[in-house]
Amino acid sequence: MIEVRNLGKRYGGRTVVDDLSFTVRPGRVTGFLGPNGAGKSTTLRMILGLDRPTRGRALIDGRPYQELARPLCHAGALLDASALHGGRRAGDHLRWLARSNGIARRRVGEVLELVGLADVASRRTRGFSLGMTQRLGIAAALLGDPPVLMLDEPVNGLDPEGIRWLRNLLRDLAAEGRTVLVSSHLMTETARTADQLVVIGRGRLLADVPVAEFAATGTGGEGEAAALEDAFLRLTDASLEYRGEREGQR
Ligand SMILES: Nc1ncnc2c1ncn2[C@@H]1O[C@H](COP(=O)(O)OP(=O)(O)OP(=O)(O)O)[C@@H](O)[C@H]1O
Repeated sequence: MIEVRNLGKRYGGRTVVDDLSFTVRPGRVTGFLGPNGAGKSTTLRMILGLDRPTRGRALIDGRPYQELARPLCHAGALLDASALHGGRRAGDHLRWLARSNGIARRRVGEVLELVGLADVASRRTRGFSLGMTQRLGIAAALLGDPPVLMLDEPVNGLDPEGIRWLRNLLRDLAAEGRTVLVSSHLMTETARTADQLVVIGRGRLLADVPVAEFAATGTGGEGEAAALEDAFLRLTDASLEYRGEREGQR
């Protein structure tokens, strides 16, 4: 379980996360949505102890991330998949992570199989496509077989087959009883994967609802996808940071 309690973050004089509270429960996929700049990555970084909150706190199974004894075995995360040493081979990258976290070496082979990269384990990551890099990041997140998973925009760079694969993987992981939090700004794709939606705008909580309830608040006339998009745009309209000249007039 992930608990975010009255979390706040200011950069300079600007509040980017504002008194945010929500709980991410095990056994289901929770989508973490918001327009560009809403504060999703900042929130995830605070949960992972990479950014210090200005106020409030975030707990993973009752403890701050920094206090977890073997963090990768408790909470796996994908933040910026491209943050890799390009000269290192994919398998070596995971073996190094495993060794530094006391994880058995055989687990590296298992996660490479799981993400479909077993055949390219000996290739240097600088030659990887965006989709392969994302898969390697997901492999790293799964290395410690953690009960809690946090993925920031994992769909980025994946082709349709990859998106379907990831959707099934996340659902399976949740069905095993894990806590799965996935950020995105893609409403329709998230709704196909997630059971629960946490929506933020300008760092504030806008909604924390089951997907089915969220769709019901939209009025799009062309089926569920349109209703979801409509509900998302209405909810986040007042918190958009960037808006083109003609947007909002349709
Ligand atoms: N290190 C930083 N210093 C100053 N401002 C920052 C820093 N990191 C993030 N911000 C600002 O905080 C706000 C929230 O950014 P964040 O990346 O958390 O949003 P996001 O919801 O993940 O957006 P996106 O969907 O575009 O990735 C943005 O306005 C961003 O410019």
